[in-house]
Amino acid sequence: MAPVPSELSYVPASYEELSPFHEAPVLDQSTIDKYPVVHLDAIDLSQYVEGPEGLPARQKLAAQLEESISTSGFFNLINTGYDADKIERLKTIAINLLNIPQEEKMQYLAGAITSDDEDRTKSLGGERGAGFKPRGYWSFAKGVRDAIEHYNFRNLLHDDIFLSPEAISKLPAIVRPYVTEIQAYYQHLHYDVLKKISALSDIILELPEGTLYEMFEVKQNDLQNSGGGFGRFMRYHKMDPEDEAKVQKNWLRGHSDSTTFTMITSQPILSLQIRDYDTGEWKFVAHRPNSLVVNIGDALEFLTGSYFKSSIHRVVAPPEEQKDYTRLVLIYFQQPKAGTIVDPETLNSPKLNRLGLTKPAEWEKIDFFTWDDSKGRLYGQKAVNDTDGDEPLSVLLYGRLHERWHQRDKQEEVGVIRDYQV
Ligand SMILES: O=C(O)CCC(=O)C(=O)O
Ligand SMILES: [Fe+2]
Repeated sequence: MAPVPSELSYVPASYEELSPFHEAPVLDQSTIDKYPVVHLDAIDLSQYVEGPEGLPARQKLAAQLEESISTSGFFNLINTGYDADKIERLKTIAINLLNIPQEEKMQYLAGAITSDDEDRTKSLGGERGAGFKPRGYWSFAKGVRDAIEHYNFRNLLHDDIFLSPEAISKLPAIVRPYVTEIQAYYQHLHYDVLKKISALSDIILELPEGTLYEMFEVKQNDLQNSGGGFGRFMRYHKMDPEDEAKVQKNWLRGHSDSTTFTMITSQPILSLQIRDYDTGEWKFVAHRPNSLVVNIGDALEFLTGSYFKSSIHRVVAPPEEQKDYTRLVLIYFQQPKAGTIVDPETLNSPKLNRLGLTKPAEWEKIDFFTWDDSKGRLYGQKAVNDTDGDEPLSVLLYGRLHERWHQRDKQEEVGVIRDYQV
């Protein structure tokens, strides 16, 4: 018999009774200076002005954004119009959700089973499904498994679905009182922040403002024909020291996101690294309080003929000073409509055409769903991860490298598995 859902465990009666989340202290500058660190450019959304009279202000922001989006594909967003206090509340809710007893978590799994060997025709899997991805779901190199837990929320933009009694009954009890609060944050990121960043991207691409955002439009109750994505509360546990040494301190293996824009709460633990798109050098992302770290994913790289960069990034063990604190991030992975064809012909941007960034002949015409689904099946798989270094085996999917460890013009030099069957 299926276990009775989570009323089994203690649920605090009010927010005040939740255990607070303790964020790590910010490192001294002298400590930070010991590491290779990149200070991301900050796009200040308070400078974004709507309407025809705001165009010069938007053009200025777009010029600033173009610099980072076309080089590292990473930037910070500040003054996003969401209260810092509300985000702090969400972190407390998140850590309490991620601290419920293990047996209760097992009733709310994102995937069908607890390892990444599962049959993805039956489930979206732990990366993308709604619910918990337990520790050890992913298989990294040398038999080592991950020590990360996350909880994904899907359908956040569809009130009748997300807030339906049925959907709420499928959430762990501890989080049920806070669903509208969680939803409000992600809806702000979608309907406000994403809309602005999309319009700035249109300006960069010399397209009418609103073009890119069409692929993120939401048709209520129609998941198939809506843009959106999923929210994630992600918490990193310390790894077993022997395991950590075997995987060169990689807590989350280097990857690029399959999606369009990813928005992550910046947090003080020095551990997120970006691999320089051109040189391959790894650098830590500096913390900027009250900001979002935003990165470009593969779908947007494909849509822009690789003008916007989907850089490889990873999370490594923190410095000694921060090792006893919990790393917690709130993430929004933004996805276009499932049927969006992910190549530059979709946008037909005058700028990209002028730069010669048209669809490479070897790219098969595929839609977002196909890309996201095929790549999602590969992430934690032993078949690609069991290598000596931190780099997985490169697989060619629909004429595209499944991860951008190597730039397109270097494909021939590296061992790429062609015709991989996912
Ligand atoms: O934890 C982070 O800062 C990044 C997580 C990440 O890259 C991912 O979940 O795709
Ligand atoms: Fe990522």
